[in-house]
Amino acid sequence: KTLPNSHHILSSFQKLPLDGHLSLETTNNNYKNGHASKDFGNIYHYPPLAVLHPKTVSDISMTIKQVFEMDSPKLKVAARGHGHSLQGQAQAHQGLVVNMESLQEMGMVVHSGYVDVSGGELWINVLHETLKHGLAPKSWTDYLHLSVGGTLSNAGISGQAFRHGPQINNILQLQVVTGKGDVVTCSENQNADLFYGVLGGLGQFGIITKARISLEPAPMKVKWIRMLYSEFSIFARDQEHLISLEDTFDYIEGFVIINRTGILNNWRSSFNPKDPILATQFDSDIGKTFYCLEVAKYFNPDQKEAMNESVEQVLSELRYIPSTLFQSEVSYVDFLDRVHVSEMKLREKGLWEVPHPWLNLLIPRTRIHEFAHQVFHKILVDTSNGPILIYPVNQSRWNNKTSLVTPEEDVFYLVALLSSAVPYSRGKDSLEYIMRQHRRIIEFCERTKMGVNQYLPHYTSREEWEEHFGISRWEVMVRRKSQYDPMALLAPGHRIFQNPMLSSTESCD
Ligand SMILES: Cc1cc2nc3c(=O)[nH]c(=O)nc-3n(C[C@H](O)[C@H](O)[C@H](O)COP(=O)(O)OP(=O)(O)OC[C@H]3O[C@@H](n4cnc5c(N)ncnc54)[C@H](O)[C@@H]3O)c2cc1C
Ligand SMILES: Cc1ccn(-c2ncnc3[nH]cnc23)c1
Repeated sequence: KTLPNSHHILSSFQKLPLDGHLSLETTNNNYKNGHASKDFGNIYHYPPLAVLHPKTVSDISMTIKQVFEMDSPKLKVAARGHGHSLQGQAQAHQGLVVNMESLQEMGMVVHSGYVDVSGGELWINVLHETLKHGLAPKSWTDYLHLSVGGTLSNAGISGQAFRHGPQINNILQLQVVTGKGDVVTCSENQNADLFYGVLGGLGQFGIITKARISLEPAPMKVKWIRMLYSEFSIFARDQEHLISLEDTFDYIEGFVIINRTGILNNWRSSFNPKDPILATQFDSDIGKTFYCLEVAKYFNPDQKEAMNESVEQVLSELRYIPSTLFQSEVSYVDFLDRVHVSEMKLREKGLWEVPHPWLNLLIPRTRIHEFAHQVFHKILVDTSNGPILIYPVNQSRWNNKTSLVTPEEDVFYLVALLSSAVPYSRGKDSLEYIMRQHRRIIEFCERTKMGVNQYLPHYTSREEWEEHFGISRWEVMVRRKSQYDPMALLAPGHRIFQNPMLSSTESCD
């Protein structure tokens, strides 16, 4: 059911001298528009009234100015990058979705130390374009088919973050269209308050139309190593030791394997085992929990010998189960695009376009052992519905001026429960069962006052959002919202600010 007088609302847009175009969301959604009421989470589906396909930044600015000056009802506006949100964060129910992938006016311009890209550009395209110049961004996400604006609205965290911080720490400048339709260039030295607000700002203060991303020389090859631990305390000690070293690996992550039958068979197929005989000793350990340390070392062919020596040296200090050390050498692109391989396999089995109830938590170092014991040994019974990542990062590499909320401690862990639900199933793979387990984990963290923050946060009430940000950060969020998006038009899918902060008559500056 569309809004009353929706055609009247839309006709005012059709008069705008747009370079791009506006497509009306009709009741019989065609694929393109239906796209805008779906996301990767496949849990929330809010159809918009219309989708803007901007060709230029001025298309976005003109359209937001038109909405800003409208009498009620105010249309909400959601920028949509690649739509890989989990709980409807890029949707706008009966509002306007801005399809950022249409914004191609500027292309990509690679300089010696940075690249300028559109906010709607995908990281996989940034990688291929910068590699032509022997360069690449320093900080990634595990999966590259995500948009620059989408990951910068969250943080962009992966195994390079212990050294370089998240993606939001590697941005030199942004161009943003605010909730008033103003086009603003910002950086740490120019409109810094907007710059830091937008980074990790969940799309609340403006639409990122351009980003200047810091680059480093790109390696050609990656030595990709995995090893198993059966004791969490030894696993965590080694991970924290590695992130404390200056010269160590270039990527440090980890994941939990609970009660996976035939763990070594999968294990063996993906890596050529160093010692196949001993590797079989674990088949009898079905029902145990293993912790996999996953590291990678970048190198170029002429550095291979020195790289191997340095890797052997660092590995000799670690206390993994010797026979489970597996390593392989791949190209830099194949390493960075590794999750795309899982995507292709899951798509073949019809298991990609399924509900994804994900839970991502940032946990203080001093509480991680208590968390691991309760969650990996009591609440969760297996990891059959998706990977569980766990790895520590150094707070010192994270700029605390951004909108991202992190635990107070100098080292904190990302734990990512990346579950896929099997549609129409009733058992352990069902959406209900998985969400119940995630609620039990959240309740455990709250009950024990663990100081945990959600990453890619999802809340449904203002009180929960105030709790998430904490008093001082919440005051900054409210001030920024009233300054940059006073009619609360932007990114309604997060449900942080449900109604206008100021009446339309009050001054916004
Ligand atoms: C398979 C998979 C793997 C992932 N791996 C990681 C990972 O390793 N590390 C990590 O940190 N995250 C990871 N994520 C989460 C990912 O960072 C977020 O889901 C991100 O929002 C996806 O980007 P997107 O372009 O699809 O965003 P969308 O879903 O399109 O948008 C996300 C939010 O940002 C807003 N937004 C989008 N574009 C803009 C813009 N240009 N300006 C302002 N606001 C905008 C939207 O309104 C929405 O609120 C993963 C997600 C998936 C599906
Ligand atoms: C839905 C899915 C399938 C594989 N994955 C992932 N695998 C490994 N690391 C990841 N990081 C984020 N998603 C990941 C996510």
